[in-house]
Amino acid sequence: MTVYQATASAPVNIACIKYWGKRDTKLILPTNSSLSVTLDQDHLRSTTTSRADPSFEKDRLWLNGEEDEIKEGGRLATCIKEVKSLRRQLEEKDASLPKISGYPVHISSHNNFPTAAGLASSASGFAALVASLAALYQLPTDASRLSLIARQGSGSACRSLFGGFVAWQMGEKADGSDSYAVQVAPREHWPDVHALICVVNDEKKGTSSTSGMQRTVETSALLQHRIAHVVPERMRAISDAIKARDFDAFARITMQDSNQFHAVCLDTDPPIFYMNDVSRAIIALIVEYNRVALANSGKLKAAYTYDAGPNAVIYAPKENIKEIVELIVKYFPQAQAFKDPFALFSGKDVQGKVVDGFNEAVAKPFAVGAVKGLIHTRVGDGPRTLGAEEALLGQDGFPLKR
Ligand SMILES: Nc1ncnc2c1ncn2[C@@H]1O[C@H](COP(=O)(O)OP(=O)(O)OP(=O)(O)O)[C@@H](O)[C@H]1O
Ligand SMILES: C[C@@](O)(CCOP(=O)(O)OP(=O)(O)O)CC(=O)O
Repeated sequence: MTVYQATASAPVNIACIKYWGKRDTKLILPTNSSLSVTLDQDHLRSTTTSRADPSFEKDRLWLNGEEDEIKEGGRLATCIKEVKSLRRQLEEKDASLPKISGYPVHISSHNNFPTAAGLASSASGFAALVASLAALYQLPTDASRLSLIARQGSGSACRSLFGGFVAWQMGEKADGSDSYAVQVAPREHWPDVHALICVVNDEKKGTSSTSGMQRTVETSALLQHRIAHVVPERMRAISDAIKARDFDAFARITMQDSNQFHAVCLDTDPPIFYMNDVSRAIIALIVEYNRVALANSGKLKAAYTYDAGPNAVIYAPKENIKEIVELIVKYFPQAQAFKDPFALFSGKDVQGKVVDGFNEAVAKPFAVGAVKGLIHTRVGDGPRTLGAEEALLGQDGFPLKR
């Protein structure tokens, strides 16, 4: 008997222009456009296997081995229903296709990093879900079309359907058909963009993005200013910076937009605080590092950005990452050795240090563990379809123990 099964992986993305606010909470339509960098799946990824089988009782999903309920009318159910409906349309047009759209599906997914900790697991998770179902159903659709579906799982997920530098165009239509992701540039255009993630907290966060942004929409006057007068110009300017590989402009806009996102959180009633003292100390270090760089070369060398949590993501050209790791380690001693995927330190331990001219008084050193870990990665590609050897479902159609 034929087994209808497919496995796909999808990357995390971290926004430079932040999505924060919905104009339609069911369809997940945003109040502003956003833009992100897709990170390399070799380091952070969600992997998902989907199988359609007439013997299954109902649609079921396991996340990291634990069953996650697929609530009727919920985000998971919507994504699965939408992909099945695309398959049904194909089957109606081509009678030779096996009629699998009516079969229940079993889905098993795994994140190789902490879930729901502000490391954008919902983005890679829903992108991998949609990519694996699209592979299962052999949908000939393009990534922008699939991004319309992933968007309904989690807004930021629509951007993980592409590699490289990706914009989510907010669209105008009430049905959401023009609210999808497009690629601004592939990773090959600017592979020199690297990222250092400083994991400050990898536990489930207090205020979810979904509820936090809704409160901001309802109460923040600053958000209205941001939507109308700030984001449209920034979207243009950062797209130009990416096309021109202008890191200085890219960094400036990225930091401004992270700051404004956290400002609208503070402007929310009651206020929302995602950054903590560690996050703010990392900002102070990057600001000082850039001050020295500006004095020496007239150009910025790094950009920080924070999502709905205290973890920092620092974007920088590859050649600066070594200095940045040394800087962070100087103020945030590490319990574990730095995993050095790009062999910046040639197997040697990292010694904390600052660049010449750096004012060490801008932050005080923290105790071991304030920054729990450092992940060095870079701009990456879009979802990948994987071979049967990577499957997360066993022959019986239930999750494999891995
Ligand atoms: N691999 C996956 N497959 C399906 N759903 C997933 C997957 N990973 C995460 N999710 C869903 O996303 C939720 C976590 O999203 P949440 O927005 O709370 O955290 P986050 O994505 O880590 O943070 P943020 O989006 O603010 O950066 C999970 O509870 C789960 O419902
Ligand atoms: C701060 C952000 O990371 C917010 C992400 O919000 P989500 O996409 O997690 O929200 P929902 O659409 O409600 O699932 C900014 C961004 O990724 O653009």
